[in-house]
Amino acid sequence: MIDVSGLTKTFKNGVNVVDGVDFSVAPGEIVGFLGPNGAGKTTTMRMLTTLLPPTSGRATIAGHDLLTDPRGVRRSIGYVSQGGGINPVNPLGDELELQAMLYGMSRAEARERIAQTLETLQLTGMESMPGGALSGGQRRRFDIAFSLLHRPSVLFLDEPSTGLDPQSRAGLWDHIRSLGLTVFISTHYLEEAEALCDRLLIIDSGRIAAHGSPAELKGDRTLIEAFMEIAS
Ligand SMILES: Nc1ncnc2c1ncn2[C@@H]1O[C@H](COP(=O)(O)OP(=O)(O)OP(=O)(O)O)[C@@H](O)[C@H]1O
Repeated sequence: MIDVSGLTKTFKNGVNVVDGVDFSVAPGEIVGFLGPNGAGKTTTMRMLTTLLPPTSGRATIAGHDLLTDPRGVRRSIGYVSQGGGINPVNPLGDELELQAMLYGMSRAEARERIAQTLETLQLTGMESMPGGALSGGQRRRFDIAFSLLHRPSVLFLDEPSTGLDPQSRAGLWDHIRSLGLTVFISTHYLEEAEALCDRLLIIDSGRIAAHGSPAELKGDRTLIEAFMEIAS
């Protein structure tokens, strides 16, 4: 579903922030993207979601080539950025409807799709609230709702659970798993990544330092010990 080869980003200062990254994500897999601050996670996500042009390398996402078919990529993916993007003032229902109609849906289609999406994420009944009135956990679920309106097959989530309390984090992960989509998710919460991801990729200084199932990466250590050794 995601195939990445030699993906590189060099900013003007000449540093390869992402340095020849190769990996694949199979359909339906939930892959956790781990790494220390500044390792290159967000830069990689921004390239794979067409927001930042790579310096070199290739990727296909849901069969669409990142370089030659960015519109196809955008149609196939949902993306929740690190800070999210919910308008704090307007009613959430209005904002969802606007976004769905920007995807080309009629008002009736938009309302039906919004109702289904909110139901999936257990947000039904909150449409009249402004974004600013939501709790952190509700806001992150609404961020995901916005990213699902066009029924993407791949979801990119950049640190979606940061700042949430443990219960809200657990609830958010349950929702993410229940979607049944291919998910590429960055996080600093290693216990959650271990419990909920099928596979993990660890990036360090722009390079994939290790990859495998949580059990493969751990060996006979804890995941935190393994992470500290791998990403030194
Ligand atoms: N536009 C830019 N110009 C120059 N350097 C940049 C730019 N954007 C990011 N960087 C640098 O690239 C490196 C990787 O940043 P990135 O945000 O991808 O890391 P990250 O792994 O997502 O970190 P975090 O876990 O803190 O979110 C950092 O050193 C950052 O300062």
